[in-house]
Amino acid sequence: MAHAWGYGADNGPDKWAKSFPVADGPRQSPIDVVPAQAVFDGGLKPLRLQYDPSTSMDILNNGHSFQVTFTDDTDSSTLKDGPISGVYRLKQFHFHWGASDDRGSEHTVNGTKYPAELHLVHWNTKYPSFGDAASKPDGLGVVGVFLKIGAENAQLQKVLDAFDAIKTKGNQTTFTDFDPTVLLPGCLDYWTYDGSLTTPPLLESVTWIVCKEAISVSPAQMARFRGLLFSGQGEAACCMVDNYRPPQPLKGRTVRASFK
Ligand SMILES: NS(=O)(=O)c1c2ccccc2cc2ccccc12
Ligand SMILES: [Zn+2]
Repeated sequence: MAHAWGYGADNGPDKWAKSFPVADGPRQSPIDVVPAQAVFDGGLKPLRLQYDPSTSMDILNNGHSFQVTFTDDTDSSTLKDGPISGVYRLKQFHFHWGASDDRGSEHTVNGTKYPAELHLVHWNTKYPSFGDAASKPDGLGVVGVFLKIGAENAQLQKVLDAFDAIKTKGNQTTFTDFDPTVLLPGCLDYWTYDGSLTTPPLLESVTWIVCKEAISVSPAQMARFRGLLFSGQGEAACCMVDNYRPPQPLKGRTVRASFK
């Protein structure tokens, strides 16, 4: 697979190990979180997420998901405390979702899948750049938030309203003055473990921070996610759905909880 990885039968998660052997590594993500087996750690600090809306730049369909990208040349939008030390800068956020409401999240809880999952990607400023950090065991911090079916999420709608401009792979448009704090749940209790990117190159450089509380999304909003395309303009339309990697073996890792 010459880096043409995807989520289809021929290039999906069970094929990735051929081009990316780390797919079978010791700290792969996502995982199934089993709350009863998580270890409460009173030393874990509350998450400190401080985002400046003026750092949001654009929204892009990258052919695997869509992402909102932030300027990361200063410490304006950061993740501090929680399970990490130092300052991590926000780089982008993106989502994973399913073709139907019974699946779509990457992490699961007691085997339960959510219809979608938000990932806020941050990089450790002890390293000179995102690209450098991505290859270090403590280089990245990703905050995961589950989406559950319920009331319309007015804050999420601001993101969905940009979809007409990014329907196909490679399309991008400006997306300014957006504060991702509005996408966070009210309670920031979390589970944390050492893991990886959930897409190739599957680098084992992510401290995962998975929020216990989900945010809401309406069925109509989920339909908007499913209106995006994996395919580019002029190509046979392929709906962007089921862009999630299933849970991977824990391989002896401990999942810690910030709450009892
Ligand atoms: N699903 S993911 O958060 O692992 C992820 C990234 C994680 C860390 C750094 C960069 C990432 C880029 C991604 C691009 C598309 C989908 C997931 C991505
Ligand atoms: Zn992700």
